[in-house]
Amino acid sequence: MPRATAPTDWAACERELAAGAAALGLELGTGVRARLLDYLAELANWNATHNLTAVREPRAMVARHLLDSLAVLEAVTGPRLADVGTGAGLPGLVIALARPEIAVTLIESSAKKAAFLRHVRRRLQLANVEVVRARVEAHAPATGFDCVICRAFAAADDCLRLAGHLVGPGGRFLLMKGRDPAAELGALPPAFRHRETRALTVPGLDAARHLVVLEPVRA
Ligand SMILES: C[S@@+](CC[C@H](N)C(=O)[O-])C[C@H]1O[C@@H](n2cnc3c(N)ncnc32)[C@H](O)[C@@H]1O
Repeated sequence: MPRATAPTDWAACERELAAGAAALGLELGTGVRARLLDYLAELANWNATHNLTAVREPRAMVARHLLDSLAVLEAVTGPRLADVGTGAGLPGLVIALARPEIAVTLIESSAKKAAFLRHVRRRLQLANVEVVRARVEAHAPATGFDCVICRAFAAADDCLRLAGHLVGPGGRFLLMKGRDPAAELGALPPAFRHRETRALTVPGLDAARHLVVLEPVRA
């Protein structure tokens, strides 16, 4: 039996999302915020039976999922983004909702999670989202991406080993991390170099967050 959860205070979610987005310096219209909360509602519904994310309450998802994903927006360069090991769509679906001008490819190996992503794409009519159910190392698109991102996917060297081939000319690889991952960066493959690590503050989240920017080394 799915665990019963308390009724969601959606007005409080909306207030926290609006205040958090403002604290991040983002202008998100009421329509975009409503769609982000629609996504959370779908995630919470599916989570009751399909166990897509450990965070179960929509109120907690506002900071842990929405604001955490929105905190990296400034570093996302378009027009084409790939989110590797996206799970329930994090951060890629959130970015696609906030920035409809960016074409977002969500790459996920789990059939259950890919089914959820396709459901959300249909339900929210997300014309800028493509769902690819594949192991990323076996996915070879004809064109590289301007930006490849992953959150909670793998250690830095494994991310690059599995997904580095997705970065197109002039593109970048973004790693969303908790604590400063300096130790991980010593073992990067030679085809990439570390450009910078930004410390991020996520409103409503009392935890360290870092964004690592990596670039291909030109031959
Ligand atoms: C820990 S979850 C993180 C999900 C999401 N990025 C987040 O932050 O909530 C890692 C995800 O990567 C997917 N995954 C693992 N190996 C993969 C691979 N080789 N190719 C594509 N997806 C993979 C898993 O199915 C899982 O959904």
